[in-house]
Amino acid sequence: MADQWQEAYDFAVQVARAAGAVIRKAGEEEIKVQTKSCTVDLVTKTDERVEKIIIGSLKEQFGEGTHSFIGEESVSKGQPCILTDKPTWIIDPVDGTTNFVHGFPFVAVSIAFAVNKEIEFGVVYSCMEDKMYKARKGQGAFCDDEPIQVSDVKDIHKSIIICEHGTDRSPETVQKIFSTQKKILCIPVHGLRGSGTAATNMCLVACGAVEAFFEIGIHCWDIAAGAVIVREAGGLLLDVDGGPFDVMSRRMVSGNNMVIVNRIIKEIEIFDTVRDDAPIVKK
Ligand SMILES: O=P([O-])([O-])O[C@@H]1[C@@H](O)[C@H](O)[C@@H](O)[C@H](O)[C@@H]1O
Ligand SMILES: [Mg+2]
Repeated sequence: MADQWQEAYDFAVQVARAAGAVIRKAGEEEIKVQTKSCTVDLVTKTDERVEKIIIGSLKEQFGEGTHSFIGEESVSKGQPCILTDKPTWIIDPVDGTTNFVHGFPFVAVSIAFAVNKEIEFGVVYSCMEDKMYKARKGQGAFCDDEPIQVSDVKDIHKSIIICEHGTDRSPETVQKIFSTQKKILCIPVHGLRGSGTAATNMCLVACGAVEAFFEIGIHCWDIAAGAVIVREAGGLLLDVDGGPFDVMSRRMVSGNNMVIVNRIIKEIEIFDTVRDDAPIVKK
């Protein structure tokens, strides 16, 4: 049977690379910053413009109405965030917006494609580094067309773990984040790191640069592409409570093997988040 998603996979790589070029160019000009859910949840005209370019290119290529779209900036403007069985693009046009605003050189375009709620392929273009990560279910994971695979480290004491602080600055949440980080650091591990973009963090797991990345508070568009890249690089994903990974749950642990992932899960202090697909409560 003809491979029906190869063309979409190849096209997604082209679109991600073109979107990255727009981001790099915009980064050379003055960036007007706005905020979304709170004062540290930043958004720029570039986020919105790049999402329009990506979705417009995909609609032009595959036709209006045939596919569904979940885009970070469309959802923040009220579009539904429901993953159905329909072929669905899950898009973060600028992952690492705060980095982009500050000129901190880790900014990624993240494009995932799901069918029947299964992520078929994912593309993460780290545009300041000019690194193209991609993976298709059953076909391996790549960085700039070179195969990548997770680290073979099994000893937590010889690991680097990525954790992020997110945008929730409530004292009780920050306390849980820091308490978790303190427990992990004092295992001890070799180090804690964070690039500021979940998509890039997952690619760092996939290429073996770190052993695990976990976060509570991310969104489906941050992690959908990285999830298939980690899995195809030989890694795994779980919920932060050890249950099955759920791309809409706003929490996950990604890692190189079950030993490391389970050790990290033991230390995570969980705090509540609202699912991406939760019904929108009218204010
Ligand atoms: O908002 P954005 O730059 O697309 O996505 C970012 C995530 O990739 C990161 O993991 C998280 O810690 C940040 O708070 C932010 O949500
Ligand atoms: Mg993001």
